[in-house]
Amino acid sequence: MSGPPAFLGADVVEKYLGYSTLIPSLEKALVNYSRGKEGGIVQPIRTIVPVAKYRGFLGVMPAYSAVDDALTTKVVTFYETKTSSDIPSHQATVLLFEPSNGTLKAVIDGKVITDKRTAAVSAIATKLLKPSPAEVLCILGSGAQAHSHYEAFTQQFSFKEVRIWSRTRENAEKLAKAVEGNVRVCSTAREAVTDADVIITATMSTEPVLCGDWVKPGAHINALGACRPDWRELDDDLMKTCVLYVDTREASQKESGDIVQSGASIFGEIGEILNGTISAFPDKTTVFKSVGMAIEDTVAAKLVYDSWISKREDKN
Ligand SMILES: NC(=O)C1=CN([C@@H]2O[C@H](COP(=O)(O)OP(=O)(O)OC[C@H]3O[C@@H](n4cnc5c(N)ncnc54)[C@H](O)[C@@H]3O)[C@@H](O)[C@H]2O)C=CC1
Ligand SMILES: O=C(O)C1=NCCCC1
Repeated sequence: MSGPPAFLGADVVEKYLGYSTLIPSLEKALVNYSRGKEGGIVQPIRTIVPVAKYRGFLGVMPAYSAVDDALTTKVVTFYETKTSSDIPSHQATVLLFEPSNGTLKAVIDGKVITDKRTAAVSAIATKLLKPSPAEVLCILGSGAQAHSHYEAFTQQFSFKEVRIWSRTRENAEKLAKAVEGNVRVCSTAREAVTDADVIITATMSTEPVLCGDWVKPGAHINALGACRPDWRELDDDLMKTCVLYVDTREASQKESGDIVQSGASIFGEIGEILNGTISAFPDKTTVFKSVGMAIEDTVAAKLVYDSWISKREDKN
């Protein structure tokens, strides 16, 4: 008989999930995903249950990777309006199973996993698509994803200037203070974006916050919000003039309001650049539109669990 599942909280995930191991593992998973059946990844489009009364959603995100021999499902909730500043808009739990017999091995905090793996995937896209030189980073939004993206991007790249804009200036100032970095808080999104080389849109907006005519030609944009078909972050002009990359063609065509409503054509998946089947165009204006993939949670959860187990065994 196996014992009860382990419970790994946010502190354990923080301790064991670093970008230096997460990024290469996610690169492999993106390649395998974009290889289709041959890549050994099973990842159905997530199920989303609207909780309309409270403007919330519950998502169920299962995935299996044969190469990693890892089986998980994430259950994530996200709410448009926060009821309290203590409760994050996004909360998640990842269940990690033993693939050979279906036993539940661990219940793992999924909030930190979601924040870090999303930022790590944006960093992977940015490495491939950013212009050279890339000196100015701009972040629109000041929530959890803005924070994790700041951390990942300042670790992975050396920008000369970082700008943050948020709808509520006070929140942008709070983020700037929390990260203790050299950050310029901007009063408007347009001011923040002007002449930026890399732009991150990390908002819960349902209307465009970024317009094509503000963007420097050749800039790279990571757009990670607007994961509902009726939500937007980018305007039609930007969507239709950029070279558009996605994490998953299948889900983004269904879930991304920026894609569904603009009718923009997808050039390809990030995993296809990594596996050499399509080109990266760092000299052109590029958008990486992510909606988030269950397999990213699988890979991250396995990394956390394996490190936690091996440290525990060292102690015994
Ligand atoms: N692509 C992916 O893999 C993932 C995407 N997301 C998405 O990323 C976005 C950010 O998520 P979190 O940082 O966790 O949320 P959060 O609630 O911590 O932060 C949201 C930010 O958006 C801003 N905001 C809200 N409404 C706005 C509006 N109308 N205009 C401008 N700014 C507005 C808030 O002021 C805040 O700065 C969300 O849309 C979320 O669903 C989240 C997880 C994974
Ligand atoms: O990938 C995820 O996890 C999420 N993506 C979009 C919004 C909710 C969480």
